[in-house]
Amino acid sequence: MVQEELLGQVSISGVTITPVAFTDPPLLNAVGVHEPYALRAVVQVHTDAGISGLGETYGDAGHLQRLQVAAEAVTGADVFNINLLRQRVAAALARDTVQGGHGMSGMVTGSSTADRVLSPFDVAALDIQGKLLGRPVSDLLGGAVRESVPFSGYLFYKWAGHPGHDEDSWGAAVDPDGVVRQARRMVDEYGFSALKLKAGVFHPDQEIAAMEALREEFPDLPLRIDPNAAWSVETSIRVGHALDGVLEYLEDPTPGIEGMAQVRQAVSMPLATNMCVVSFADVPPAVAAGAVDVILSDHHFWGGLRRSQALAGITETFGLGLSMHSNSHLGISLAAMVHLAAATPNLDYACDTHWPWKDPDEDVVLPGALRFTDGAVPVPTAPGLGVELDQDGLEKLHQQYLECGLRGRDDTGYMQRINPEYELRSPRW
Ligand SMILES: O=C([O-])C(=O)C[C@H](O)[C@@H](O)C(=O)[O-]
Ligand SMILES: [Mg+2]
Repeated sequence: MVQEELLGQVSISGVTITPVAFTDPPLLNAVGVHEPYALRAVVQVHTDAGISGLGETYGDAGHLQRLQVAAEAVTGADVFNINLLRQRVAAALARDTVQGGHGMSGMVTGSSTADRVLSPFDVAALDIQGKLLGRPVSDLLGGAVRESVPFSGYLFYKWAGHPGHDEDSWGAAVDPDGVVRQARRMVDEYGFSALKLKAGVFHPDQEIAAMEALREEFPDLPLRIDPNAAWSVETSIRVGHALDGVLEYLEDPTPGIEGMAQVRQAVSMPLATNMCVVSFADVPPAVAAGAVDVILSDHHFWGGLRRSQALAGITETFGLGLSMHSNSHLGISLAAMVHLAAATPNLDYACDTHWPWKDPDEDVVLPGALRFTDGAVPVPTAPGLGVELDQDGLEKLHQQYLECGLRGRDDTGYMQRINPEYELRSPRW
């Protein structure tokens, strides 16, 4: 039954922002290696109706400062007026001078600051609206068109353990055999029906061999490779030809819209991106150049769930495919991704998730609401996001944040502390 508070405005009475750190394996990528902890921020939005909502976002110091500015700006606003929340966040950040804080270790820096900061407030507002109405967030987004959301198995080259630490349970994956071993475990444990390899780490020939080995081991699974713009146009075309018929899509082989457009003309498979199209302003030039076939949405930098639905409308209009990007995240984000994907009819591909890389004992939500079955997560049907804050888990991960000493994501700096010769280069090959 609709609660009495809905008869009038439900005002935001305050916001609690809690930075947290959770353990992360040494996952290799085009800019370095993941540090022993991934940082996130948990945003709790409180209302005068006594109902609170949850959002999750990046935990870098600069981003935390901006979240605090936004928290003050949205206090007093009606939690049903997300347009007003956005106006207030954008106005409060108009003279933003904070440095960094993008949460992506240099891989995605061009996204809109206002949209990145708005995102957890949008998610928390929808969580509150759903709790007040007794309906899941997917209903507020237009209704679920699928009962569960398929995800892809996200494979990484990795070391056996962080230097100076014990080997983790996944062990090393630094060659094609290691990648296939990792993929086999992921598919057996989670049932994923698509696989993506994070590439741009080793020479492209080694990465082509890894994809061919995956194709041999999993003849029927759609495969993707994502070197995060580590290849020149020429190398991208060479890899595209070598993997003709093997890939479902080729993700961000080379930097920039122009480079992607050149690759696009020369290869047969679709090109996907979460690097050259990361905000609404990037869409017109990318469409005009014919640079990409698939955009990976990500509600963390596209401005939350409602704005991500606007992106879905745009991709539908221009006949582009839509997929979903992920980096390291906890349960609040997984719930938000699942509701969004469930209510987005034209989400054409299994979504990315870093979930298997997270220690199952570390989270800020109580266990039980989210589970993988046959590579997919059933859409929670409880009101709001359908996940509940685990106060003990939050406190433990906040303590870990205080003690770990990390205040921003820096895959390159960590790699350089381990290997002083390491240089950041894009393209590298
Ligand atoms: O698809 C992507 O580009 C990513 O997932 C970016 C991420 O930051 C990933 O590369 C990572 O966490 O190392
Ligand atoms: Mg990518």
